[in-house]
Amino acid sequence: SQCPYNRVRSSEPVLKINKSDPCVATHNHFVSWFRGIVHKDESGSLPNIFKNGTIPDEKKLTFDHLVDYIQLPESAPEARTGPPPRDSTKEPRNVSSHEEAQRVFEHLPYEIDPSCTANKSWWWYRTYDGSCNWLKQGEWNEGAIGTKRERDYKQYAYADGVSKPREGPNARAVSNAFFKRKEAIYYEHTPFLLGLIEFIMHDVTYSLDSTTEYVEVPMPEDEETYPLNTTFKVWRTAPMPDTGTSKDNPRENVNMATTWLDMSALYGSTPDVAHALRSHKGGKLLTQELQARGTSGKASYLPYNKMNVTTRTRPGVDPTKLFAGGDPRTNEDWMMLGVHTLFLRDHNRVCDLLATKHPEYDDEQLYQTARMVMGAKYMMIANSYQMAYWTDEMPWPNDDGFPLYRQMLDEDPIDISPATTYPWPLVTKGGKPMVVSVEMAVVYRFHEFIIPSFPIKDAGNATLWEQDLFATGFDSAGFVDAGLENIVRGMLATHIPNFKSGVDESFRSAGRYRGRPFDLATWSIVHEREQGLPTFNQYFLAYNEQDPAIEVPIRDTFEAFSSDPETVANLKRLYKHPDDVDLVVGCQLDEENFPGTTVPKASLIISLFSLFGMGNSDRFSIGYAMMRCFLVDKPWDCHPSNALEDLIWERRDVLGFPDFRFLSTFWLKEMDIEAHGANLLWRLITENSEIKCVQKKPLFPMDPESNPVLCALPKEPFDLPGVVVTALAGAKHLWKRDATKFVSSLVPGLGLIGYLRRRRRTAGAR
Ligand code: HEM
Repeated sequence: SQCPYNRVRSSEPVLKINKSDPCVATHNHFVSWFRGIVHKDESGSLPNIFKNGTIPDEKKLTFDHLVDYIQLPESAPEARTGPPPRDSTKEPRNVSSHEEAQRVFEHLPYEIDPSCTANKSWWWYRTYDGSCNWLKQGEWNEGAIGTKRERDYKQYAYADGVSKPREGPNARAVSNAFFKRKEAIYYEHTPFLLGLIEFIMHDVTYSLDSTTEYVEVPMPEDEETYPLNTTFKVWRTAPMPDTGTSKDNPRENVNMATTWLDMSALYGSTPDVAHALRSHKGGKLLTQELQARGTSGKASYLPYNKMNVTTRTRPGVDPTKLFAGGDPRTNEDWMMLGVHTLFLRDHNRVCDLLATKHPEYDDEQLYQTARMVMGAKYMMIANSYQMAYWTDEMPWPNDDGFPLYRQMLDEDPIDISPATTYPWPLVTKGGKPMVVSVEMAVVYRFHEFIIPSFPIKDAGNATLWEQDLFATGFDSAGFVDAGLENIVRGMLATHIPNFKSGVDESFRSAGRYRGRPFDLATWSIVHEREQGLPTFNQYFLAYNEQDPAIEVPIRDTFEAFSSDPETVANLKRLYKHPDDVDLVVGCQLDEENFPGTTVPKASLIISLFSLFGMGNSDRFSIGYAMMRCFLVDKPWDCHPSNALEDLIWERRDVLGFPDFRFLSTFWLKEMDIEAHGANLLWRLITENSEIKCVQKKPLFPMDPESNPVLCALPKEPFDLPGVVVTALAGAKHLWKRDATKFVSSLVPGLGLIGYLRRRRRTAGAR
């Protein structure tokens, strides 16, 4: 089968492979899409790259075929002021990091900050703390850890205009009225989405609790679960130092994660945490190798927190006995831990691939480049997450993740395509990149997805036990005992509630969570008010003033919030005026979906729409990397500006064009570019666990017709000639770089050859 990734259909999610039923052969969607873009480009800039100004309309074209259609100019472009070509026969002259940066960023419409160019690793790779992603002079700290969260429309609704929480009805009474789990629950996705989106949120936003200020919420009279003398103690969010001093300097909130989609939940948002999580060997992250129940061998799990990175815990659980991850909430539940562990394994797998392809890379290069490959894959995964909400009514081409933007913008929305260069003005706000806002960090709490329990399933798909989800909090030993595979199988075999289902009582009336009475919904309402967020009508008035294509009607009456008479009665009982209704409450009650999606309009605008903007504000986005040497440079004069571009724009030997580079088939396949990332989740699971049969779209429950189970076929037999070719390439490089190192590298190399010969002999004797 030509179906990507050597897989076949199975009727059952078990390891029974029916070889006679291969999945449907696919073609390279990226090449088809790109052909269309070239065809449509009236500026001539893309057509001029190809012979006859076009890419032939042949179904089976691959990335490698594209290179054959390139129309080379008559001679190589004149040498630029920057670094000379690497393969140049002349001795490379010493070029400073600053000079090189000036050259590769000369297309940026602003001056770049010298503090980012002093050291090449600060602009060539992602920094740990998220700084220097945005390079503009004086603004290099945008999106970094420890910076203030933006406000979508500069609204500060504090009671005193400075820092006092906005007034509102008792937050638990509001939770009881509007956030209780509904009788009719809407199901759509698998809990894999729950773990994934929770991981994504932890990646981009982390509100630190204040240690001195809190809001007390007494139980309302209609309380049915907690004793009436119970009080919730909600710690306010830590403010940005030196803010909240006057109306001109209102209280701001600090984000203690990098805002970028950079997997900081895996790698850490500070150099200290990041270094503590690294093995410093082969670019890999630290792991512990364990054999979980029902598996055939040892596999990687997150290390226990012996290195003492900041980790949230619950009373009685020693944080050094929990897993160490990039984010303090790493141990919050097993859903997220399942996804986190798969990413951990994938990072280390990518390091192995990189080491084979680039034997010249040292630990630092392997780690930083793998981090960027992972970031690229993860962005495409985040894309497929948002695409999991499109319906058949989505009016725009919907395989590239851009329909939301096309929906929102009036002018020629069809022209909005992933063929853009960095920075893309459409996703900047006030001339700056889009980052997590206070509104997003509160409204994007999709806690309705939480389920009370899920099955732990063995390799034969039998349920070992039903696992209470609440009980999985801060229990790493239990995670290991249950085993990643058995947990992930359970996550793929069941479903979660969708919007409008209410928050499960196990987390809304949680008894004691981390030692205290707790209600996830009350916490959101209090945070909205203590952070001085606008109410629902205030927010959407400001939003509608931007003249968006999709408006959100202002609710002039309580009836306008809901068609349910009981809900309206509750609104009237709790609020004095429709303008007072809290933002999260209005979003929760929204009955109209964003056109072409299954997400309520108000929530989507503040959540998914913003997430898209953030992803595309990121200098290291895969989209910009893919377009670098089509739109900024040309393939015959291609100068990457970061390690990701350097990897995917591979050097090719073209006489007279020493800077000729073209897209690397190997890395584009690794990133699943040919299918716009649609297979990455399936691969994340099958390539990093013993689970080999997974539904094609793991965010949706299995369906024999629309979402069949696909099984990975066993690996190809050992490719000895391939290994020898790669080893020779590596040896040639080492010899060129350092002859002494080359000789010392031969010693383990000879050992390897001896081992292989022994292996062949033993295999022959069997
Ligand atoms: C079992 C699953 C989950 C658990 C146990 C959980 C638990 C929590 C807790 C305890 C908080 C802190 C509340 C506070 O201090 O105000 C929180 C915050 C948050 N949660 Fe969840 N959550 C889960 C799933 C999700 C999902 C699926 C999303 C999806 C979008 C999400 C998004 C958020 C966001 C955005 C915040 C605020 C983060 C911040 O600003 O620091 N959570 N969650």
